[in-house]
Amino acid sequence: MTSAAITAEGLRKRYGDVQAVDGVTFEVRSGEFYGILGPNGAGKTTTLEIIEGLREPDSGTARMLGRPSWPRDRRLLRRIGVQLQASAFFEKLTAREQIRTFASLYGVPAARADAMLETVGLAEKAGVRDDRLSGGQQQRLSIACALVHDPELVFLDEPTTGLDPQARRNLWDLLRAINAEGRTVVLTTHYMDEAEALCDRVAVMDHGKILRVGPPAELIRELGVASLEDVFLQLTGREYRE
Ligand SMILES: Nc1ncnc2c1ncn2[C@@H]1O[C@H](COP(=O)(O)OP(=O)(O)OP(=O)(O)O)[C@@H](O)[C@H]1O
Repeated sequence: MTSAAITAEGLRKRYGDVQAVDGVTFEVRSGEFYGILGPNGAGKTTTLEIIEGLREPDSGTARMLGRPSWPRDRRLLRRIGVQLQASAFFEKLTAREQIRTFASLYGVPAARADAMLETVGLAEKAGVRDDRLSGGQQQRLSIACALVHDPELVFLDEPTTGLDPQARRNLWDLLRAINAEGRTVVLTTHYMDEAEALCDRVAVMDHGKILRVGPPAELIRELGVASLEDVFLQLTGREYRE
């Protein structure tokens, strides 16, 4: 039996009048590549923040790697990687300084940080300041920073938004490699082709609820449509576009 990397049961979170998360239950298996899809405001980020232990739910429980997400558990932090947006970088550091700073927070040797830069194809840019890297290079740096302490479970929030097609493909290869090493990957994305190409299973969310979960090919077959884009349209009644 495969163990669960994440379990979420009956999660609810309200901000004022907005019921952002409205009874979310799902499980991510260990080693799985799992996608959370939904239009803007569907509740994806709030759900992930609850699971990551960054936000307390109003009700329900979340567990990562067999331990409760809340209250925040320092032992879990070492075992998970959360990709931060490039805007969360320390200011005016080179790529190498940036990742070495993250590494030192975890007591990881600088050599391992440099090796991570190599893994994401940024060795040549090690001496370049982060604000002078291209969008794709910044995304790869943020993923490298999330992986530097060798986490078992990795959260990526729209990792390829704003990248050109070639940079997206390169990043897909990197994400596949991360998963092939045995890491569990949880991804939110605005691109249906990306979810179809990468995810073992996807959960489609809207209005704070999960509407459907399954492997992309199975959802496409079940609903009798041509693509995941059509699945999304049929379930949410909306185009998956900003
Ligand atoms: N800190 C907050 N305070 C008040 N309302 C919030 C807060 N965070 C999110 N919301 C609201 O909760 C709802 C769900 O937001 P959330 O960011 O979880 O959705 P999302 O699916 O991640 O959207 P996106 O794709 O745009 O990132 C939205 O209506 C949003 O405006």
